[in-house]
Order: sequence, then structure tokens, then C-alpha cells
Amino acid sequence: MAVALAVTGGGGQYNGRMTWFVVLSCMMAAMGGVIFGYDIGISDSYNDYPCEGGVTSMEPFLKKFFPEVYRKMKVDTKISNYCKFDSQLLTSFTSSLYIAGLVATFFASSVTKVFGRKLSILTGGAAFLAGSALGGAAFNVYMLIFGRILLGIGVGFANQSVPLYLSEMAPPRYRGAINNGFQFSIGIGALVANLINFGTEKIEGGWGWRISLAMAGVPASILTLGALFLPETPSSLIQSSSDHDKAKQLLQRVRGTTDVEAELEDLIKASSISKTIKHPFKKIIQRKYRPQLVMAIAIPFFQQVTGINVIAFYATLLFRTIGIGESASLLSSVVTGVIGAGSTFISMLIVDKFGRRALFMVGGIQMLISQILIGGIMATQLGDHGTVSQGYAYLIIILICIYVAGFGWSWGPLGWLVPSEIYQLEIQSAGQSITVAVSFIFTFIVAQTFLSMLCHLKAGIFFFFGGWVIVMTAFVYYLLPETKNVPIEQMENVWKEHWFWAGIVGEEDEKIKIQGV
Ligand SMILES: OC[C@H]1O[C@](O)(CO)[C@@H](O)[C@@H]1O
Repeated sequence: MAVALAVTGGGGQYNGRMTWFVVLSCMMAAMGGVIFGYDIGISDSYNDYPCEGGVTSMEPFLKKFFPEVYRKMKVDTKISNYCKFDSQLLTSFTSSLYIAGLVATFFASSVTKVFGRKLSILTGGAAFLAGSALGGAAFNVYMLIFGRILLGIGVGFANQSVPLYLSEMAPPRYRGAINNGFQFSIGIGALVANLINFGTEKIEGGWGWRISLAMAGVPASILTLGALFLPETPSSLIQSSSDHDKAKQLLQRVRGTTDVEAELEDLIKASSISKTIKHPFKKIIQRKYRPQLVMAIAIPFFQQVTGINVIAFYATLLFRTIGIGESASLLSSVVTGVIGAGSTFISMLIVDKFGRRALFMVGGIQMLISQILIGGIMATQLGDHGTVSQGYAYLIIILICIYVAGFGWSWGPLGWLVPSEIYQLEIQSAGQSITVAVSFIFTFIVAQTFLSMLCHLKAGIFFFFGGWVIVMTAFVYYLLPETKNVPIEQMENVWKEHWFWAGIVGEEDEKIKIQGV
């Protein structure tokens, strides 16, 4: 007889195994990650710095859409001077994606909550598709920017709904593995974009950038089609309809067992609370939800101030130093991309066994040590020309790889996983929108400020981000409870049992009890 460890309603684990149903729907949903990564990689290797790789470094592209930048680039050929890329129009091109994404993700919150995860994923896919078509066909800069706005709407919707979809679809004990697949897909998307750019840059006639932009249509189509055929998640189905029989059938199919009572009961309970909540954004600022709100903001913020994008950018300069020259940007994105995706893959395999906290700790310490060493070497070895010797460049590249692996199994994937699994149903959709918005804001701020930071702080920039890594590692150590294997519907309890959060959410419980008497 099968061992049924499930405890009915309110405690312990649910039944269910990893079914093909789950695997397939998650593969489809992961296309949302591929497109996000592809967007990051295609406009530029490192979040849109118009200097290395990416369409914004292709001369024909700049000549056509940003002639002023192109002229400056031709006049001043000193490679180290990145200021020449400074252009209002180019900045609007870059930022349009993030700003559109920021706004869209709040709309996505209502769509996801009221109409379900599928519709948000579908909207994201369709916006991507339209955006890639416009970008590929653009004949002026406005069309280009409009296309990028549509891509932004796409990421706003997809990043809001896909992580939730993945976490709800997954059986709790595989949730980490499945959700980490999102960051893995981001990594694959970025890598593929870099490879495609490398090829299209060489196309005679200077129209290769059109292929780069239009190819985003491939994962976008898979996502759109997938969303049409994907099943809704059981909790979303229960939230949006009162047909519990249908939800039960779906749950049975998804979990691959007929014994789903415990989970169904918890889902129905969670959804009836959620249905009484009309304004989730007002709700989430209540003291009762303080830990979730803090995590919704802190986690994506920390993910960006690890400094990952700056380090990845810096890797290219080092590949130049060791004499790779022209292909430096490609090689560096392939090396960091493969290591990043590889380590995220490892994290998929171990996150549900060792837990989130252990990975955060190991990754954090690993990133910190490599950052300190890189900063130290840079501070002591930087020559007159602002470069290090070849030998040290090799050493720094190795340290960068160690850093990237650290990010790849900790803050990279967990920055998406943890927020997607900690919210109660009534605040889940709002919480995830806040996470996406904070992520976009800081990705953008770091991208926009780091060149001048690099210029002023020099080696100090590694200590700056290293300092943040210390803060976030301590934050996780003291304030983030372990969430592995805990069903989402029972996640509330982890705060009630936490040394610090218990005082905050517990007090609220007391008040409710007193009022209730
Ligand atoms: O999760 C998103 C983050 O992960 C990266 O793709 C690196 O793997 C970053 O470029 C991005 O900011």
C-alpha cells in the first residue's frame, strides 16, 4: 500500500508526485523566463550597456536609430571611454522596457487574481510577439521604442504570473526545483541571444539586428500557444470559480493521485479568505503581512545589489585584457552564461533537499570572498592605463566565475523562488507585482548608474556590492525562515514560529482574538 503521509487540512504534506502534466506545463511556462533573458541579452549582453555585444553595439543599428551616438563613437575611439554612449534617446530606448514592465506588472496583478494565471501568461506572450514583430520591422526609432514598450508589457505580465504559476503547479516538495527553472530559463535565453547576436552582427548589409530582434518571436510563440493549452493552476481555478468538483479533478490529474483531499481542503480555505479581500494592495501593508511585504521588497532589491550585472559587464573588459579582442564580449557571455545556467541547474537539483537558507548562505559567502579578492587585486594591481596585467586578468576571470556560480545557485533563482512561495492567496498577486516592480527598478538603477560608479569608485565598486552581500546574507540568516517543502497554504505558520516575525504577526493574532471575544 502506498504510504500516505498526508495530514488532512492544515498540517504536513500533501499527496502527489511529479507528473508529466506538471513537467510539460512548467516547460511551457518557463518560456516566459527565456524571453526575459533573451530581452536582456539581445539589446545588450549586460542589461543594455550600449558597448558590448547586443544590437546597441552594432554599427548599422546605431547609425540608423541613434546617429548622434554613432558619430560620437567614431570621433572618439578610446575603448575605455563609455561616456560617449551617453544619449537621451538611447536611454529612453533602454528604459522603455523597464518602465512599461513596471506599470504592466500592476495590471497583471488584477488579471492574475481575477481571471487566472493563464490569461496573464497569454497577455505576456501576445505582447512579446507583437513587440518582437515591431522591433524586427522597425523603420524609425519610435517604432523601435514602441516595440520595446510592448516587450516591457510582456515581461511585466510574464514575470508576475510565471513564477506564481510554477510555484502553484509544483508539488510542494519539488517546488524549489521547478521554480528555479525560471532563472535557468532566463540564463538560457540570455545565452542564446548572445550567440544569435554574434552571428547576425556578421551579416552583410547591416540588417542582422532585425533577425536578433525578431527572433524573440520564437519563444514568444511557444509561450502564447502554451498559455492557450496550459491548464490553470488548481488554486487559481478555485479562486475564480466555485466549481470545486472541477478543481478536484484538475488537482487529481496534476498530482497524479485521487487522494487530494488535504490539499483541496487547504486550497478552498485559502480561496475563501482571498475572496473576501477586495483591495489586496491595501491589505498587504497591514501589519499582519509585514514579513511578506518586507520580503517582497528586500529580496528583489538584494538580488540586484549583489552586483551580478556589473560583474558580468566587467568580465568582458578582462577578456579583452587577456587578448581575446573582438570576440571578448561573446566569449565572456558564453563563459559567464554557461557557468550561471549550470550552477542554477545544480540549484534546481538540491534546493528542495538542502533548503533555501543553506543555498543563500553558501552562495553569499562565495560571492563575498570572490568580490573582496577581485577588489583587492584591482586596488593593488591596476596599472596606469586602468587595466591589470594578463596574469592577474586570468586570476580575476577565475574569481568572476566563482562569483557567478555563487549567484547562480543562490540569489539568481532564489530571488524569484522565495517571493513566489511566501504569500497567502489573498495577497499573492499583489505581492508578486511588488517584487517584479522592485526588481525592474533596481535592475534599471544599477544599469544606469554603474558606469559612473565604476569611474569614481574604481576597485571600490566590488567592495560596495560586497558590502551589500554581507547585509543580505545577514538578513537571510536572521530574518528569512526556511520555506522548503512547506505547502503555500500553510506558509503563514513559518512566520508565526520565527523568533522575530512571531512578535509582529503574533501580536496581530492576539488583537484579532481579543476583538473576537
Ligand atoms: O534574475 C534576473 C537576473 O539574473 C541575470 O539574468 C543573471 O543571470 C541578471 O542579468 C538579471 O538581473
